[in-house]
Amino acid sequence: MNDVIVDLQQVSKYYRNVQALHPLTMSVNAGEALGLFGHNGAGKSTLMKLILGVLASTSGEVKALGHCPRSNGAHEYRRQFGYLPENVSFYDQLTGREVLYYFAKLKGHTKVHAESLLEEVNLAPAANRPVKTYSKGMRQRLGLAQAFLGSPKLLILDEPTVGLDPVATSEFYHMVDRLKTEGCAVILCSHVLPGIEGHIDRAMILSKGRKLALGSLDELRAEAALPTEIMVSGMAEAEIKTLLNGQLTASTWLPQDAGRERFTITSDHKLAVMKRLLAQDQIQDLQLKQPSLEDLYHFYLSSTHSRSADTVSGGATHE
Ligand SMILES: Nc1ncnc2c1ncn2[C@@H]1O[C@H](COP(=O)(O)OP(=O)(O)OP(=O)(O)O)[C@@H](O)[C@H]1O
Repeated sequence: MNDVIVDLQQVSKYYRNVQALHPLTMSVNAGEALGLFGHNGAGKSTLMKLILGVLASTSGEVKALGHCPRSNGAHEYRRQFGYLPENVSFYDQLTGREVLYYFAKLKGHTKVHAESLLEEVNLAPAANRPVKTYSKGMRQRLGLAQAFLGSPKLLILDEPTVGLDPVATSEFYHMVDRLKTEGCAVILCSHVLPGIEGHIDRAMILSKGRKLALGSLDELRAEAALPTEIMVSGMAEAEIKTLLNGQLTASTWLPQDAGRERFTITSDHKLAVMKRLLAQDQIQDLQLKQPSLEDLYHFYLSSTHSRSADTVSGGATHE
């Protein structure tokens, strides 16, 4: 599936004299999840609101599901959007069930569908309680249920896992993965990076309204050329150094961990080093730790990188 669901061409946004978004070009395809990351004030919410049609761009063209989200009649296909705002709030006096029925009616969906979502987010037992009695995590789950209404074609989630316990978090990702397989395009904005890696296809990092990076994690790893950590059991440091003589350029030795030797290598040496080590009979265990999303985030947002990117019009992106 390669249908473009979100398409932005040179989109910028000013709030009076504040440039929240510098000209940005990006797209999200059906069945794809894009992780959207950046420090506070980077422009993430602005971008999401532009795609939803809540805000008008200052320049450039925004298309969602093939239409400008602010055009006449946009409300018809906006029914196919699911959105979870950062600070979800509801009519506190209503019960969870009443809230979800209300949103279901607004979007033209049945009560039966709303009931199944209450089950899916594990709110059915509390569905008759007023929302004001809900915990933070329960409110968040209700917010997710309203975002998931009607199997959306575009799902935009701002900090979806805030307040969720580990089980609810993994159930949430399960639902996102399922919607993706049904062709839904997902934009997932989060400050919580661990756990998200396995559920996004690409990541975009924004800083001060500029796109610093956009690509799959493998692409960003290759571009950032961050070192890979190798952990070896069964060989001593000196033996490894002798064996890998010439392949340990720019390697760093790290303190032993539970009897394992640890060192880093550059990604271009990764395969050769692994092959060499695996051919040794005395090797008992060999593990490889690739740069995580967090490592990449820190790399791209490191002052040197973001300062240099600030000088590049539209951000140093490699689409
Ligand atoms: N209504 C507004 N009026 C003026 N400036 C605004 C407005 N909304 C946002 N901004 C500014 O635009 C920039 C981007 O803000 P935005 O809310 O998009 O960032 P964000 O990445 O979502 O931040 P956070 O992670 O804190 O939610 C910031 O400098 C912010 O101060």
